[in-house]
Amino acid sequence: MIEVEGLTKRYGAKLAVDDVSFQVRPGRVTGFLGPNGAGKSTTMRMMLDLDAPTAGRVRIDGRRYRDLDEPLTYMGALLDAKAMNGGRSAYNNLLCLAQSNRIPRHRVGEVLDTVGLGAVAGKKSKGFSLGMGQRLGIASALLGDPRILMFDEPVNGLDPEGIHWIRNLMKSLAAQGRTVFVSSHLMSEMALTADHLIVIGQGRLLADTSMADFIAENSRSFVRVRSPQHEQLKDAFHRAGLTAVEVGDGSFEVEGPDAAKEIGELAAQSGITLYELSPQRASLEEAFMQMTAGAVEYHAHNLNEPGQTAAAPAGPQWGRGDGANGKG
Ligand SMILES: Nc1ncnc2c1ncn2[C@@H]1O[C@H](COP(=O)(O)OP(=O)(O)OP(=O)(O)O)[C@@H](O)[C@H]1O
Repeated sequence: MIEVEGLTKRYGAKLAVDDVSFQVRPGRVTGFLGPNGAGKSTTMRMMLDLDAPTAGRVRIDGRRYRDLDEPLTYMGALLDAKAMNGGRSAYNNLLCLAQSNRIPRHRVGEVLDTVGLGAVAGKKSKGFSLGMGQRLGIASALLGDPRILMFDEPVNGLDPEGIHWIRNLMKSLAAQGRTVFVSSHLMSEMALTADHLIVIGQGRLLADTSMADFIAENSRSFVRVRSPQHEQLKDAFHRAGLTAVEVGDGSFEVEGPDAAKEIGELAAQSGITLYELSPQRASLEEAFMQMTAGAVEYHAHNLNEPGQTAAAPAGPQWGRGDGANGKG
């Protein structure tokens, strides 16, 4: 387990990490999210004792990182895949690490095979592609067979097969009871990999929650309804007092915990054919954008749609108390 308490890092006037506390528990993949400049790398560097905190502390299974005898056997990390010595072979890079951490030599070949670099073990790592470099960094994290693993942007540069591989690797490490802490900007990937999320923005902790709760609490869920009898359905919604948003593509969006059931019964009673009745679960990306909207430091502007937000429903609303828009 990793315990972070009141962790703070100041660079001059910049408060990069601001009194952050959380725990990373074993047996699950914990995702670490935040917009650019939120303080993720700084936090991870302090967890590995590569940066000294201005205040606060980090404990690795109850101990400070610097007090761990052979740290690589407790906690393996991928922070910067380019940190390897490019003039050395992949094998020799890992062998040096193994020798300085009293890790048996046979682990070098094992982890190179695990990450799929066995065939290029003797090649100098400076000739490696971005994805191969990532794999070598991941091999170094696995070298000491640690109980705790930390990966900063591990899928950077990996092709779809590589992304699939790292996803399964992280899940299987967590299933073995290890602690897995991973940052990524790829929301779709994080949604498939992480069970739990730590979210920071402008150095502050914004969320420490399960993936499912994070999405449910930070997004809108609704049911999409499509019918060839569009106008009759609109009337039926109005009569039943259901608020339905008409979307540009000819479908309706209806919110409410029992919306699918209510609409299914309403359509059956009214003799209306439905082509679609599909509950929509918001994506992690939508939930993340919603939560961190106020904590994004570096905004880009959409050239085509100034002022328009993706979340805003298109079209008018129909429903109880909305007679101006209702039919009849
Ligand atoms: N050595 C440093 N000196 C001064 N400022 C720094 C230093 N390292 C980080 N910062 C600042 O601290 C803040 C947090 O940076 P950090 O790299 O931790 O963010 P991040 O969440 O990892 O961002 P990204 O997602 O872009 O990698 C940023 O404003 C950054 O400019």
